[in-house]
Amino acid sequence: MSTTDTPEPTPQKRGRVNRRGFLTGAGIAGAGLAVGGAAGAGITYTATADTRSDPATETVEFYGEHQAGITTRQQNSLVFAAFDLKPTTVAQVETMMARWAAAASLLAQGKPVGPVESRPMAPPADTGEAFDLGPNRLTITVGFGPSFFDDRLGLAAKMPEALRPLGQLAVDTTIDPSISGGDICVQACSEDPQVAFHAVRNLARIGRSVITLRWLQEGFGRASATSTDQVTPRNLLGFKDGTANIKAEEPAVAEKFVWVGEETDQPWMKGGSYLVSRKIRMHIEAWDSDDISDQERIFGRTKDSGAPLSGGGEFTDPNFTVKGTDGRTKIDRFSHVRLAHPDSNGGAQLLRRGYNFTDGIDVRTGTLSAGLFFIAYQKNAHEQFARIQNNLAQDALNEYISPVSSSLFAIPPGLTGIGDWYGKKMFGYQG
Ligand SMILES: C=CC1=C(C)c2cc3[nH]c(cc4nc(cc5[nH]c(cc1n2)c(C)c5CCC(=O)O)C(CCC(=O)O)=C4C)c(C)c3C=C
Ligand SMILES: [Fe+2]
Repeated sequence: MSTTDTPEPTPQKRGRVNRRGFLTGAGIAGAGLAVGGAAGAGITYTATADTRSDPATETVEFYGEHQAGITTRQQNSLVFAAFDLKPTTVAQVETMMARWAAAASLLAQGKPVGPVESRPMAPPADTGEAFDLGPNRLTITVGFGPSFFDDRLGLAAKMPEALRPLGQLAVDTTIDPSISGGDICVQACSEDPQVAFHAVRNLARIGRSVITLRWLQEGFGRASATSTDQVTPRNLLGFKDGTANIKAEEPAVAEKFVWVGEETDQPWMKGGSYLVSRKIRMHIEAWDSDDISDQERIFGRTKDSGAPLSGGGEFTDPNFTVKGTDGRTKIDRFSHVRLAHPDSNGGAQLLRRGYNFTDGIDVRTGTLSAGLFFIAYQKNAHEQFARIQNNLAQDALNEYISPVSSSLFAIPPGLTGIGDWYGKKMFGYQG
């Protein structure tokens, strides 16, 4: 039977997806079975990156303790989508999550979610634009926003305390609610932008009876490093970004700062994380007319090597007490690096995974509309992101940036294998 011949799955019991409902989840769930043999624990790559000539054939393991796309060696392209629920039932959301899990396991291997050519009189199961492109290290990371747990689905008791909204932070005077928040998020990262786009488009298509797109953001180049074997990239202000980031090769640090542990009030979140996204516009024309010494003062690092102004190389720890001949600290007290540093924030750290973006120009002013789509993962966004962000209220960089969107999502743990799906434990099933 062609996978497209199978009707839309209908859970047999209200509020539950039974096994048959899952297995008959159209082409997607059935096709997911075909890749089961490739499932394994942990996130591994088929090749090491810097020696490769063609990343198109590389895959990132889909199943594991944690979802891929967090400590995964950061890819070059991002498509991030937030969705709102249509009027729907828990059973329909569960079915969509099961179909997404099966589809995502195929996409991560560079496979379509169903036939591209099937019955002539029916739309194809897969939209086709990634057909010849290869997996390109695609990762798909799915999460739930605070609004998912309001009274519509009756899941309020499942909302983690750490997912309460961040509220208005010190610098949040320019946030646009229409490009913030959402019930569900999908982060698709890939070495090829079309592969990431294809993933989000096809997940949206699979879920079209249950969800509607709220906002979508593309990122065209990584603005962080999540592995010690990656060159630190540059943000659109021209500075190396990601030098002092948490790296995949530091699992103990990730355990302490990224992965939700026993402390959670919601056991279904164990092994998960909390994602904060912030779309931050840069006032690029003003920055480009600032002199280099002021730019370096603002960050507390040099522009070429990324070394702290207190001395050493890129990876030397900054020293905030060392003084110059003028008697002032070499790293300005209002510099970004000093205010964001763990020493200024009770030891708090983040795993940053941001991307450079452009939306073209701001037609009102004729200036570039571009900046950083900041993404951070952490154990608790109130104790980590919000604490650091509030400390950055005095940041010298604020003259050149404006946050325009802000979101918080709970990212459940990784999928254990075929038959597991996003939030399965949260919905009340055994994993
Ligand atoms: C609240 C968290 C942060 C926001 C928002 C943020 C915005 C932002 N950052 C840069 C550029 C750089 N950031 C750097 C370091 C850095 N930034 C944060 C947090 C936020 N940044 C942290 C925790 C750190 C690490 C501090 C440390 O431990 O030393 C750097 C320096 C290089 C590096 O370590 O990555 C740059 C450059 C921009 C342009 C920006 C908003 C547009
Ligand atoms: Fe920063």
